Amino acid sequence: MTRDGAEATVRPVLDVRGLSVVYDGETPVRAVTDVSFTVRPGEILGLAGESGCGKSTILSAIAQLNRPPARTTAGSVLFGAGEGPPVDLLSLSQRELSAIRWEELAVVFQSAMDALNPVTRLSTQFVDVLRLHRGLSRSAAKERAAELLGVVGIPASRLRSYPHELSGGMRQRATIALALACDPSIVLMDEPTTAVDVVMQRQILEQVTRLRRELGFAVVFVTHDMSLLLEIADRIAIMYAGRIVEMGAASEIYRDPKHPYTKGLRDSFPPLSGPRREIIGITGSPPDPRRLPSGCSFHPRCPEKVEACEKTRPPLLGDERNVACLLHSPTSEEVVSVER
Ligand SMILES: Nc1ncnc2c1ncn2[C@@H]1O[C@H](COP(=O)(O)OP(=O)(O)OP(=O)(O)O)[C@@H](O)[C@H]1O
Repeated sequence: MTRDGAEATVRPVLDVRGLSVVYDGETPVRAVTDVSFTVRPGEILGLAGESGCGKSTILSAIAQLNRPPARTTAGSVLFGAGEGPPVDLLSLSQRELSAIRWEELAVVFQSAMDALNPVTRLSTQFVDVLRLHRGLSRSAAKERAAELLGVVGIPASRLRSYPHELSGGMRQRATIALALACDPSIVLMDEPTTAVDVVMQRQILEQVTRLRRELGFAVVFVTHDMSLLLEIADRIAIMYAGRIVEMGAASEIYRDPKHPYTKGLRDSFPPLSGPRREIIGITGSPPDPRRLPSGCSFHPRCPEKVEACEKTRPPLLGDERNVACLLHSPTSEEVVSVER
């Protein structure tokens, strides 16, 4: 197949380029800086990193759900699920976006209660979405709602329940079912399993991966828990202080992490399965995004730093596997010339 042909068949459903977001204030918070990644149809991309590294801010910026003081200062978010040319989500009005949000791009928040209306029965919430966005009749919408709940293992009798009458795990699964109601091309998931216990977490993740296989949607999955991502993600992007520092196939990132931060993060979590490993972790804490260190932001905590790390910020280099670390750049002179 020609290069063009190959590219045509794997056109990304999401192509984030140079995205930067600040939280305005006396000293602006540079929450996300120059972040680029693509998500292919049906792929699960995991975003991992410690608390505060900018994972949630990226998802809100993609879905245009961030509100002041958050401000997207640069970049584009090309969304290309349909036949026509991709659209830049950042250039759309809120009205244009709200149609896309349900029908093409769905969001599952950290807390299920944010997405479900606490004073409305599940059936009403599903029926409203299906009637508005899919044009179904009331009875067809009810039937589809029962099917959708069945898909995530919730009996149809629960349609009559209010959200607070469900367990945490059931609420979270109902939220996922609601997100899938309009058969979106991509689902943005922000720590969808933090509020549930480990057994339920595993069940929910199994359902997400199974549904992805059956329905073919792509997922951007945000979590600080790298061992969890290794179980479900095809590719992983590791974030530190608002930037992606390493990105590649999940299995490669786990087997052979290149960036010292990725190594530390991997060794901070026990594997969900497989042999037990000593948990080593990373000393210190992430920097204040109002006052980022010079050079590589990770250098004050890096066990492998060299002198140049304090002065030169390494760009994210590579093709299938990307790393932003001087130790993995050709030479520091070349790094400087790439940055210009
Ligand atoms: N409304 C806000 N005003 C000012 N700064 C904010 C605001 N919301 C988030 N931030 C800052 O932006 C940075 C990125 O936050 P974000 O929530 O995106 O990180 P995260 O990686 O998703 O963290 P967590 O895992 O804790 O959710 C953090 O330093 C955070 O303190």
